[in-house]
Amino acid sequence: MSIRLALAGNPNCGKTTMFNDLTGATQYVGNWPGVTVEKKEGKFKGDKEVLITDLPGIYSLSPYTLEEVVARDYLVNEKPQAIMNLVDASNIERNLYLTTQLLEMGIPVVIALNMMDIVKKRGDVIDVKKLSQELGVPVVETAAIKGEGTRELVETAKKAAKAAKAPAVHGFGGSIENAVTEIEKLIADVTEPAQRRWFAVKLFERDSKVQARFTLGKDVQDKIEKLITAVEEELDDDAESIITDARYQYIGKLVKDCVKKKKTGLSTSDKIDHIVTNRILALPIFALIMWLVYYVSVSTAGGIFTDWANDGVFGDGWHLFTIGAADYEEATAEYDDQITRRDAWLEAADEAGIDTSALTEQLDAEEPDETAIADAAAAIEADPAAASVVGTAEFEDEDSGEVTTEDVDLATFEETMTAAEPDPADFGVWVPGIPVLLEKLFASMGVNKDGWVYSLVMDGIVAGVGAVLGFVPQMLILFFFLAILEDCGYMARVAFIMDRIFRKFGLSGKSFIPMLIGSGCGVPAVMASRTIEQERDRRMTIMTTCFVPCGAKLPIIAMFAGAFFGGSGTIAFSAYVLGVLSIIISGIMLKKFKIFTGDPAPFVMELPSYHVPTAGNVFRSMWERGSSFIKKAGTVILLSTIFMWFTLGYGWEGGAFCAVSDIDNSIMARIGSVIAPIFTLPGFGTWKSTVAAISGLVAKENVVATFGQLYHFVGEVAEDGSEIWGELAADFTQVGAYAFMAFNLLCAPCFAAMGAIKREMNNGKWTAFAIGYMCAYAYVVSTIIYQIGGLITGELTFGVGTVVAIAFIALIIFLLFRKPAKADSTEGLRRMSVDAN
Ligand SMILES: Nc1nc2c(ncn2[C@@H]2O[C@H](COP(=O)(O)OP(=O)(O)OP(=O)(O)O)[C@@H](O)[C@H]2O)c(=O)[nH]1
Ligand SMILES: [Mg+2]
Repeated sequence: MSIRLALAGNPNCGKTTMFNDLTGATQYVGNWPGVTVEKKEGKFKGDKEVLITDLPGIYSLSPYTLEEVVARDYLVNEKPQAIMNLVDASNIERNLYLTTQLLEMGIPVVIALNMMDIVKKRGDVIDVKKLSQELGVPVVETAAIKGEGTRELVETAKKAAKAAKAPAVHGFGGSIENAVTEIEKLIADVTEPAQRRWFAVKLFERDSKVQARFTLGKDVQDKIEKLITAVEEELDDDAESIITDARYQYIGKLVKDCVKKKKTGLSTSDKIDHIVTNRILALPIFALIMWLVYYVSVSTAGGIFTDWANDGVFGDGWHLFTIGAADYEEATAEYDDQITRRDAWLEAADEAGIDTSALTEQLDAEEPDETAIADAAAAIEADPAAASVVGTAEFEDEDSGEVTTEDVDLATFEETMTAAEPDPADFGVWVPGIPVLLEKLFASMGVNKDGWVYSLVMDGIVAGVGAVLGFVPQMLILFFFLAILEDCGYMARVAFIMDRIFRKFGLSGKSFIPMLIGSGCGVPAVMASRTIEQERDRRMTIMTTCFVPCGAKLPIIAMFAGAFFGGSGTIAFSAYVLGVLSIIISGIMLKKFKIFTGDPAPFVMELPSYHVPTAGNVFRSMWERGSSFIKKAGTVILLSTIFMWFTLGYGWEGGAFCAVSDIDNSIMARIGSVIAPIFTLPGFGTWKSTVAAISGLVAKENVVATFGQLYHFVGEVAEDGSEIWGELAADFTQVGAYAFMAFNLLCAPCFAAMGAIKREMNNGKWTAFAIGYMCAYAYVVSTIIYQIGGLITGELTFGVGTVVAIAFIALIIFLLFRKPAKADSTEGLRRMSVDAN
């Protein structure tokens, strides 16, 4: 017989850390409340018969948020055999509030005093024996992060489960206790003895979900109501607060008896918070940190790795551990100088009336003929006029920009003709790139270079999936930094800082948590909106969260930053700012509509204490996010690239369906051309960019993959990433590129995220509205960027587009500043009857 144990406790007390330790799972752990929003089940490593469920963190068993409902429904309906109640011992008073409720549920409880490492470090002392005696349940000291006491906890819980003895109920005393006992009697017929106490207390609190659970007769209902009102009148408070007070009084006494706190001044955590949550400095500090993160991940370290991945692994090849790279570079520079001298002399010779065309033609040829070159050169050298020709070669110093000139005579020219282009493979340890290896493999297998197999692999898969995988290093670095910021506790502060700003336009700082998760992936981000109590704020958060660039959008940003802005980290950072600004602007605009008006709920997120991020957590989080990206590359993106390869490579030419020689005749080109005109205003009305943007709906990485394929088809030789960037740069201007990037970042997210939106909205109309809003907003913003930006840079002249852009700006300003609609009474204030499924 298997034993089912549940992990319950306050948010951020370490339940998931414990769960991972016990089951070997790799569930997401973050240092802020509200990480887990759905229950997760796993088998205990030490005993496969023990099933452990990780529940979302909750402060109480009231029915106001989705997590509370998820956790509570599980405990009431599925009745685990024992509850392992994790208590953050460093914050024991508040954590015990939930404990007092759990003890009433009629399920055996074992308390785990977690975070004991922090308590000990602080010098506080908790009398565990006494606590256990007063509460009437076993208490185990643990430090989940170090795996201390966790096994003992399970063993104790197993014993408690086998004994199946409900904890002794602690009385509220006085008239409250009398009323609750009376209610217990009234519902004796419809409840099991074990759960009776809990239901009675909930009915006393007028919990609507519990009320709805029973079909009590009118007279019973009246009797209960009478009991409640009597107590309310006596104590001059509402029933719910009466119970809360009673619980805290009990806890106050308990803590006085069992906990000895060491008196200390400001803790380090408080001192840091003084600075990072400072009214004036908080935002600049946050902006600086995020800029640094993007700068390092996209420009410097990330850039180096991405160049390596794009040009090396998915290009010609690379020098292992950069051995020989410097020598190769030197040799290449020398070779380039020789070419400059050669061309300078040839130019002078041409001016002197010597026919150099035969040679230059050969030198520029796609596949130059060695002997033809030698013959042509010999012919030129034999010309009597050649001896007196002197060319002038110009060299620019890369660092100083200083230009030096050098005379080139016939002898030097002859020398340049013998110079051979250095082969990187001759220097150090050369590792050929994947395309080169595949080419060799195909050659050895005798695969036809013009056949479809070769084309599918090289033009389709390598060009598409390779273009995406090239960005993995950058993403891993970004995820690494984000994981550190999350785990140390800083991100929870940012939610607090953001609350001050968000409140001004009607959202609470709670909406920041989904945004934060959204920087990794939109799917969990949309799900994280569950921590928001108010339905309208929750909907608004779902609608705007995907504006934050998720990991999959990073390659798009990195590609455009690389191709158009010299790999600028500032551009990458600006994409992040654009996302946050869009949330703020949308917040203000939407709040003016009747369905969204009203004040946000007060922000009551507790700030976790800072701690040094654990390597395990950081790397797990980095790997979890990164690997899902790699998995996607191997599945969805692979399939899409194959689809794209087919629709780009085949079409109608000369009246027949065949493999096309001109990509403009492909199936995709035809489809794209039909849709493309829509995107003329935002400046990317070509079928290629249209197709790329649409392919992003499947997965955002596809935008890059599709560009990889589109431009790969154009060239004849295998091209590396940066050559694609060159081609790309020829097709867009900087302004156009930025507008296109903005559109892709802001428009409807990928299918997976759209699915999450549909699940969380649980309503077709709202889903359509959310996705429609994102697309419309993206279109408006990219049009403004392109039209107005183009006007400023002089690319565009004043025309219809400008007028439309100005109209768009006027519309946004109107929506931002118009008078808000009046709120509908209290409708939507609290999500009392949410359905957790
Ligand atoms: N010092 C210390 N930190 C811990 C301990 N257990 C967990 N943590 C840290 O506390 C933070 C929260 O851990 P989680 O496991 O995500 O907490 P949770 O209870 O699942 O949180 P929610 O899912 O939000 O309810 C993480 O940063 C952990 O590394 C512990 O015993 N000692
Ligand atoms: Mg958790």
